[in-house]
Formats: sequence, C-alpha cells, structure tokens
Amino acid sequence: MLRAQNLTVRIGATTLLADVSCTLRPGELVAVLGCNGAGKSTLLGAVCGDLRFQGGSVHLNERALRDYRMVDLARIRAVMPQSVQLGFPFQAHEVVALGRMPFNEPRARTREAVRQCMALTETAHLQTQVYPTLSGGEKQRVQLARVLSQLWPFAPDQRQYLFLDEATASLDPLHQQQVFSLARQLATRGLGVMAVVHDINLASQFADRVLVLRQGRLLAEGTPQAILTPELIAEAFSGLRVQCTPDALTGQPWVLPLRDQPLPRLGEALAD
Ligand SMILES: Nc1ncnc2c1ncn2[C@@H]1O[C@H](COP(=O)(O)OP(=O)(O)OP(=O)(O)O)[C@@H](O)[C@H]1O
Repeated sequence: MLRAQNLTVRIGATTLLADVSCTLRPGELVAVLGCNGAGKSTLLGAVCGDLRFQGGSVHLNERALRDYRMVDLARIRAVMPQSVQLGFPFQAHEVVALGRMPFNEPRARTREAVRQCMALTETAHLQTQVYPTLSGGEKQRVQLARVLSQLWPFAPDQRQYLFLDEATASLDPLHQQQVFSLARQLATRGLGVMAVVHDINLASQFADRVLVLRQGRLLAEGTPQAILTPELIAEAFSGLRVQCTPDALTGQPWVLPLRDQPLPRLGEALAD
C-alpha cells in the first residue's frame, strides 16, 4: 500500500502542496482531479519519489520512500509523466524497451515484454517507426507501453503501482476509453493505479475513488457517486457549472458542463 501523510511541497516561497494525505491500495484505481495548477502533478511526483517534499512522509509497501534504492523503486512503480522529451531517433520498440532497464534479463524476455505491452496499447504496428515522427497520440501510447513494460508481467502478488499523469491528454475518444479500461483491468489484477485526469467522466466511470485538489490542498476524497456533485465541481473548478446525472445501471454520475459559464469577456481583445 502507498501511504502519504501530511505532504508539503515548497519551491522557494511558493507552497505547491500543503498538508495532503492520501492512500493507494493494490487493486485500486484512484483518479486525481483539479483545475490547472491545483497541484496534481506535484502530488503525483511526490508520492512516486520523483519530487522532493519538505514536510510529511510517503511509505510504499510499509517502507519509507527515501529508503528505497532507485533500482528497487523502479521495479515496483512506474510513472508516466505529463510530457516526455525524446529527441533521439529511436524506433518505437526501443523506447518501450527502456522500461525494462531496471531488469537484468535475457533479451528474449525484454522482447516479450515489449511485444505484449505494445499489443496492449495498440502500438504494435508502429514498432519500427522512428519515435520523433509519431503523432502526439501515438507518442503517448508508446510512452504508456514503456511504463507498462516496467511492471510487466503484472504478477498479482507483486504490490506494484502505476502513476499516470494525464496519460489520455492527446488521445482520441476510443483510446481514452481503452487506456482507462486497461488501467481498470490492471487494478483488478492487483496493481495500484493513480491517474491524474482532466476528463471528469473518465474518473467517474472507471475510478474506485477520486481525490480532488484545489490550490495545493485536498478539497475532497471519496467514491465518484459520493463526491462528484455540481457543488463540489463548482468549488474545485472555479465556478464551473455542470449537470450530474446518475447512470441508470451503475449509479456513477455523468457530468455535463452547462453552456452558461462564467467565461472571460472577449470584447476588448476582439475590438476592431
Ligand atoms: N518550479 C516551480 N516554481 C514555482 N512554481 C511552480 C514550480 N513548479 C510548479 N509550480 C506551480 O505549482 C502549481 C502546481 O503545479 P502542478 O503542475 O502540480 O499543477 P497541476 O494541477 O498538475 O496542473 P495542470 O492541470 O495544469 O497540469 C502551479 O501553480 C505551478 O505554476
């Protein structure tokens, strides 16, 4: 289990995250919601060990994060950052194989991990294409294959964790659904998955629990049914007005933004 207590992240005089506590259990998919700048990536970076925090603690499988060697951490948790810069002319399958670097293993095993993870992300047909020439969404799916390959073969008793930061931001609607469906299946197989996402309906459809951040603080936490109300969404997203309709079968709320919103006035910018 991942347990973060009273996390505080500061850079200079700016507090990015203030006193945030959360958990992530193996077998659970937790979505992190909040407006731009709310602190979602900061939280993800702090709990996965990529970002130093000034206050609080993070324990992964009952061991303090700071006590892990990087290579041991890399074997139990994989992180897909919001953006990955990669200028080298690697072929896509070589990018995916980077996920296997923490493992000292025969090449055949790496090839099998790459093959299966590219199949899972529907990128097998791109395997020999040079990475910088891929489209934005294709790059994102190849990056997902890379982080999945780090946790492959997803053995149920490994207490592993997957952190996704806007992994669907560049994807078409079908692939967005597929990625969250895959995350759901991996959670069902025993992985703990924490996913930062802007699409409230993806969170509502697939997550067991939702964390909502606002100005670096935890505003709300609970099941989608319990917390995704028009009032909470307005509070989290600067007054965004939505209609929430429970799904007839699952009860999970469908969230529809209304047309009438507190939008900026364009008058001056559009003058003559
Ligand atoms: N190095 C830094 N120095 C100063 N402020 C920073 C630094 N890094 C991040 N911030 C600020 O911290 C806040 C939280 O950033 P973070 O990336 O966690 O937000 P987010 O919720 O992931 O936003 P988004 O939805 O836009 O990706 C933002 O206001 C950001 O400008």
